[in-house]
Amino acid sequence: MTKLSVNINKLATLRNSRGGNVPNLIKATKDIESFGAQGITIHPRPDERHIKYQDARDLKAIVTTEFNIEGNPIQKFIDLVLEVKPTQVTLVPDAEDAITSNAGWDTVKHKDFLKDVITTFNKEGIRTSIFVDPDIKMVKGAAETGAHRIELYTESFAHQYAQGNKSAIHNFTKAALMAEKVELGINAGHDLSLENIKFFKEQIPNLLEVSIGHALICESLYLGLENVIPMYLQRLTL
Ligand SMILES: CC(=O)[C@@H](O)[C@H](O)COP(=O)(O)O
Ligand SMILES: NCC(=O)COP(=O)(O)O
Repeated sequence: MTKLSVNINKLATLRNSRGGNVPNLIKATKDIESFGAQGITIHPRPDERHIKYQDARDLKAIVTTEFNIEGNPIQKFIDLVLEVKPTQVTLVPDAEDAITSNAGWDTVKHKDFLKDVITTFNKEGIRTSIFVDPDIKMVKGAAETGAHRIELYTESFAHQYAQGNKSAIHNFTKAALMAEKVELGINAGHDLSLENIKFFKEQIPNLLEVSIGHALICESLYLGLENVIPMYLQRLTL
């Protein structure tokens, strides 16, 4: 079964644009779960331009599905995750000035650092995942850090698929097979959408979770969250 974790960063971006509490993230999260989402993802960034650190604390009290916190493990982020104790933490190597995530970890170069951080979270019983490009070397490196899962960075697949190039999936399939071999669970995310999710799911064995935000919220402007979430669930059920 592949779980759908809804990334609510975009709702926080909308809220912050007026400085008040509309839309209300707590209500929206409860609604998203009631529409069928099996997880909630947030990606607090150091400038708190969308999800604020306090949102993570407030959400922990009400999320009843899987709570996934993504981010670059700077000390402030590590402290937040240890305080909130989500179901899962996903380590993402974002530069501070990046508009959005734009690369996976070099798990070979940063192996010692990742191992330290992963050990800290594993000791607290928090499931750990490392954001990686679909590269066999990076998947093997992730396994050596002691992480439970990888999250495949799907931007290249989504971009190529939109151009009609389905062969972009091949590196992902190879990476997923390697992950299975080294006993890593497989998550995926970035630019997944109603258009591309079915094909991705069909081609990736043992996909445990997808985290989807940008496209899902944009699609919901036309179709409504209560319709879009079941549409994803249907595409994720083969
Ligand atoms: C790791 C990843 O791909 C997502 O978390 C994505 O980066 C969302 O972050 P933004 O909402 O800041 O674009
Ligand atoms: N980990 C990916 C994620 O949470 C959502 O990415 P996107 O759908 O906003 O591109």
